[in-house]
Amino acid sequence: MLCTLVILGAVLLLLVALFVKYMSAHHQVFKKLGIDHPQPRWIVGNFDLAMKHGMFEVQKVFYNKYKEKKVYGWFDARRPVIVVKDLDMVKDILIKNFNHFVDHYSFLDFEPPFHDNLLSLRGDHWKRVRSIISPTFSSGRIKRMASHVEKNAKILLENLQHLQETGEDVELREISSCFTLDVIASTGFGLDINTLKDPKNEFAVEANKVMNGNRIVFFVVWFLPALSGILAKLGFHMLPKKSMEYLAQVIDQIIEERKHDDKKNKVNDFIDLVMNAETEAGQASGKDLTRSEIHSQAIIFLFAGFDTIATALSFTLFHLAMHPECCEKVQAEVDAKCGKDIPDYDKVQTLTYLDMCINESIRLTPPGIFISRQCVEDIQIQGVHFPKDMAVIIPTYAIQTDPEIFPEPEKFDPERFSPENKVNRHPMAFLPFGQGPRNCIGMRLALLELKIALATILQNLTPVPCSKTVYPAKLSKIQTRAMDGLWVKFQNRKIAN
Ligand code: HEM
Repeated sequence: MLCTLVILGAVLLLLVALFVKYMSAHHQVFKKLGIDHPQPRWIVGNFDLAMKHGMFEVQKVFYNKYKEKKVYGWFDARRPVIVVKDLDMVKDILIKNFNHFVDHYSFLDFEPPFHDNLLSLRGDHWKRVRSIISPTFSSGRIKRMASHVEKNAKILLENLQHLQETGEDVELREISSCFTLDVIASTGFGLDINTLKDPKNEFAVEANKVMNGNRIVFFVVWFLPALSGILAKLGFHMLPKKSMEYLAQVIDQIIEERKHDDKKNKVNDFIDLVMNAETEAGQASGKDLTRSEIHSQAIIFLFAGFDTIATALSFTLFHLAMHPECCEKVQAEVDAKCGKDIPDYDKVQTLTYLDMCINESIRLTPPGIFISRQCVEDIQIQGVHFPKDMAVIIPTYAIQTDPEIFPEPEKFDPERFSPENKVNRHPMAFLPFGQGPRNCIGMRLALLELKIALATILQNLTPVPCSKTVYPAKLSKIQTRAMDGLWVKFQNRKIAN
């Protein structure tokens, strides 16, 4: 018995030692590369620091600690990452030497129907899908999608007008999320839903389940990606299987209905636009999308376009509520350019001050707080060696709040984005949508959504602080959210004037 216990104990010790060795296997890599870095812990790498400071603050802490350095090292659990601070080097990575950094850094391999999503595709597969999808996001196509956005902005306004009439305080994040989901359902899945009035509609429920995912499985897989296959076989998925299947089914159903519908190609949503890219001949030649690729892109638009736009919309409205002088300026511009007409695609292109306010908001709280790349081939840039497979991170938030680039960085000052101020800055100093061939494909659609929603609201209502307002907003440690919410109330402009 004692002997068995001793053997079991020894095996256990050996397993623990092997695990610790595995988790610390790369700890010497930055020493070899001559790159400074915070000391990693045995198993968690630098995760403890991220937890201690929060995901926003931790970027600033080490960006400032290594102030004089072009790069510093970081351990994302066991994975070493080079954090690039120098803006010329950022340009080299995102644009000049893009072919060496073509992939996003990703530790996750998703299962179908999300397997082929643009954000995580690699190398030639990414190039092929991106080149097929890109025309879908051209100005002309986006213009055709604008009617969906206008319709949902009107619904958002009606809901806010109702809340104004009843005198209720409004949490901007929640209401922005509903609007964003309605736009995605409409532009991405061909569905008309009104999540504010009917939060329990099937699409909203399943989409929310997908977006929340299974956080425990996500955390385990982030920590040890090697476990993802085993967990999936045991029935533990990062993204709930049934909800994913529901989304794929919705897409299939719409595609099949439209194939037999005379009105096909007139809805001007994403499915309409990619349906033409699904011919058998096209697939054989590699020029068209497979059905699995269509599923994955529709679902990535849900992921990529939901949280990001909800963040940008809610924070911009919040800042305008806290800065009445800026809000009045936007309203004067909207009145001058749109009058009482619906702020449509063409009109919102002329709203330059609104554009400056949106930029200033996503500078302060970028919906994507960093940009990632993976080095696909060894390269030396400005004296720093980037080995093949090395993950690279560009700390957007820290760069955009660096006082040497943006003086008094915590101040909301849209004038930073006036044409004359913009030209004096480094082109890589403001990266909310990334840069280069792998930048955000949805940028034009995102800005259109934001401008139409904001102009429609501000044409009729004025956001002002309320008793629940906490300003400045304190950011959550783990997500792009305000810890106490973004509370305001709305005043009717017609009455106020
Ligand atoms: C305010 C809103 C948004 C922000 C701030 C944002 C930001 C970003 C950023 C920072 C990236 C990475 C860029 C890079 O690596 O250089 C990205 C990629 C991406 N975004 Fe957005 N995004 C927004 C809205 C959207 C929308 C509405 C869609 C789609 C409908 C979208 C689809 C994508 C996709 C598919 C990628 C991956 C592109 C690729 O890997 O080729 N995004 N976005």
